[in-house]
Amino acid sequence: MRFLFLGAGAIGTYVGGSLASAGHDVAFIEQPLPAAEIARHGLVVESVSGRREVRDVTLFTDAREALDAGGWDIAVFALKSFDTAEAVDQLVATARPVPTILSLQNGVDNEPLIASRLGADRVIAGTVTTAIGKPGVGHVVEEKHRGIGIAHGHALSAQVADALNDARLGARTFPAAGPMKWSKLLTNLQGSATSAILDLPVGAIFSDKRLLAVETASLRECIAVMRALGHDPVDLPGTPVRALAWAVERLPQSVTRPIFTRLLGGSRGDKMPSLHIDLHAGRGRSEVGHLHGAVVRHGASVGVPTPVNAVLTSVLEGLTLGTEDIESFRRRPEALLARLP
Ligand SMILES: NC(=O)C1=CN([C@@H]2O[C@H](COP(=O)(O)OP(=O)(O)OC[C@H]3O[C@@H](n4cnc5c(N)ncnc54)[C@H](OP(=O)(O)O)[C@@H]3O)[C@@H](O)[C@H]2O)C=CC1
Ligand SMILES: CC(C)(CO)C(=O)C(=O)O
Repeated sequence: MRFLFLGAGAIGTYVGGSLASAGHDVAFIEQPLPAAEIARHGLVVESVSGRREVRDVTLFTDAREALDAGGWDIAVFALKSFDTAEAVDQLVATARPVPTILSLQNGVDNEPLIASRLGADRVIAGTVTTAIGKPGVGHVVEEKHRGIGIAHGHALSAQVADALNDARLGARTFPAAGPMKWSKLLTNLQGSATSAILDLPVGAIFSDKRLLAVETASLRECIAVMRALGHDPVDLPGTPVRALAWAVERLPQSVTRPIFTRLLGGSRGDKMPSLHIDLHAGRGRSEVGHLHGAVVRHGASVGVPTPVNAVLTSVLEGLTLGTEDIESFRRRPEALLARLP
């Protein structure tokens, strides 16, 4: 198959590099500097399949040039959710036919946004549960191998999953996008905003009773919202989401604390949550509004209160924009607890 990736970051390099080394035709649209570096040095993918150097990829820095090259079966959104709207605008502005889009992004609102601009039959929902670290431009390390979910409902869904499996990426298909994407969202919330706000590793969050209570409340809000929307949790590749939801909803924290500390503390391998990486790299942008913030927005639409996710979203957005002071929260759980209901 011919894949055009938007973004050669962690996910783009990992999935695109793996597909290229399995013999698929892969190109990327990226910013000029990383594109030039990748064109010079190629991609390096370190995974359970070993270390692969991949040179046989094409780099574009402009959407029109990429679409003029033509013949793409799939365009893959491998960018942060805060870049989705602009990326769709760039594709539409070329006035060229846009291929079907596969979103591998976290968050639950990317596919609806893409569908609203291009049509529901132009988008495939995907989700990556493997954790990928990016030590350098075009260089990725698989921190925890799990797999990729692809939703049925598009004529190309099965073919895309087969291609990902050719590349040993552990793809599985799912009957519906909603439960798959919301189940991934639930796993993304774990220790994510709290770790970023407090500059603490996830293990330290789960071993602190007070912070475990915050995590439990945040996850319970998400489960209540997804159930109100009609999405029951489903297990994802390498990720027992139903057991997680059951434990969060039913078990007392004295029981969940040792389990969560052991299992969730290391669920991203050595990788810190993306919300932590983006805040502390000073990126000035955060996906929190698309993760915890999505729980709040969808909660409002179905009448489910989400006060904990609302505070986590607003504090982390404030830290990202510089309207909150990072030092006043760094390793100070009591500062965050004082803001929470
Ligand atoms: N890393 C991981 O382990 C996992 C990540 N995800 C999700 O996958 C998505 C991508 O994450 P990740 O790969 O880590 O992010 P990265 O920041 O590593 O990569 C995104 C890349 O896309 C580039 N980009 C931004 N806008 C455009 C555009 N319009 N056209 C082409 N390229 C563009 C960015 O450039 P610039 O930096 O210059 O903006 C950046 O290089 C996110 O939604 C994330 O939550 C899901 C599962 C696991
Ligand atoms: C690593 C993983 C799969 C865990 O939620 C992830 O989605 C991320 O860090 O963005």
